[in-house]
Amino acid sequence: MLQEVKPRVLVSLRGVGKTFAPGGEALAGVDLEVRAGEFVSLLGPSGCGKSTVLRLVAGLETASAGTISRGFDDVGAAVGFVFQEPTLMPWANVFDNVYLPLRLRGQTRAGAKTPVREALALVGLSGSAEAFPRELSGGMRMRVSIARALVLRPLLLLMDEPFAALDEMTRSRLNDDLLRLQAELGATVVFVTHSVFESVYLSSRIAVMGANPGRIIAEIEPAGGVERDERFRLSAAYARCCEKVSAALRGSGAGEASI
Ligand SMILES: Nc1ncnc2c1ncn2[C@@H]1O[C@H](COP(=O)(O)OP(=O)(O)OP(=O)(O)O)[C@@H](O)[C@H]1O
Repeated sequence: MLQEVKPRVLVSLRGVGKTFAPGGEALAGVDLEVRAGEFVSLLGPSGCGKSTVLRLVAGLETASAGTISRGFDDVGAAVGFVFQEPTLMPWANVFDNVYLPLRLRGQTRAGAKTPVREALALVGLSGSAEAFPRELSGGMRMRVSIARALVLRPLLLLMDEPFAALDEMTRSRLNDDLLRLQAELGATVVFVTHSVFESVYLSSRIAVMGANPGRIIAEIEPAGGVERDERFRLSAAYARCCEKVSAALRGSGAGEASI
């Protein structure tokens, strides 16, 4: 009998807990596995520990309980991190902002030209290398931040509410761009969001989290194999998925305001 060959596991969390202060458990018993090529969203009410999970995966925090194993050795090279704020250096132009991770790894500016240009092309900013952050729109600044995360061609892209501060239209456009990028690069993404709609649109799997203590209460795979486009946003399948995820989220103790 033919056995299904599953993509390799990039990150695995087993029974992970995190305590910041005595008596205050931010996370407890978190089990999560991320395989190559997946787009996994972490969705849940404010304070349930989504960012903490991401920071643990990135090695920016250490777990207080349980184990985290990674399918790679050099976390700095294998993981790209995109924060809610673009966190660009205001005194440096777009090229130099995207060059930063290469500079930190000892790459010369001349040697970095090709990877920086390729990263800018991926996010549609080829013509803006000389611009300064203050000259860019919010959406363009976020694209620069994504290019900076992609310049080392990470195996795993971690994104912490990257589009939350953007207007609805820019957000949808960046959602589509992100899916295109993921397909082009074969990237694996773990994405934190408060938005049911965004998580259903983007994800191959949604880990719905509950609070007090932070934990994963449901994993939902929205409409697999369906093309993500405007038709999907208007489809009954999308509406059904959003309803299912919202119901799971209500079970997490999140009020409607958080959905
Ligand atoms: N460095 C820290 N020191 C102390 N407590 C922390 C620290 N980081 C996070 N926490 C606490 O851990 C809990 C989870 O925080 P976290 O930021 O991971 O939640 P979140 O789900 O990402 O929240 P939000 O959606 O509001 O960004 C919160 O109670 C928070 O106050």
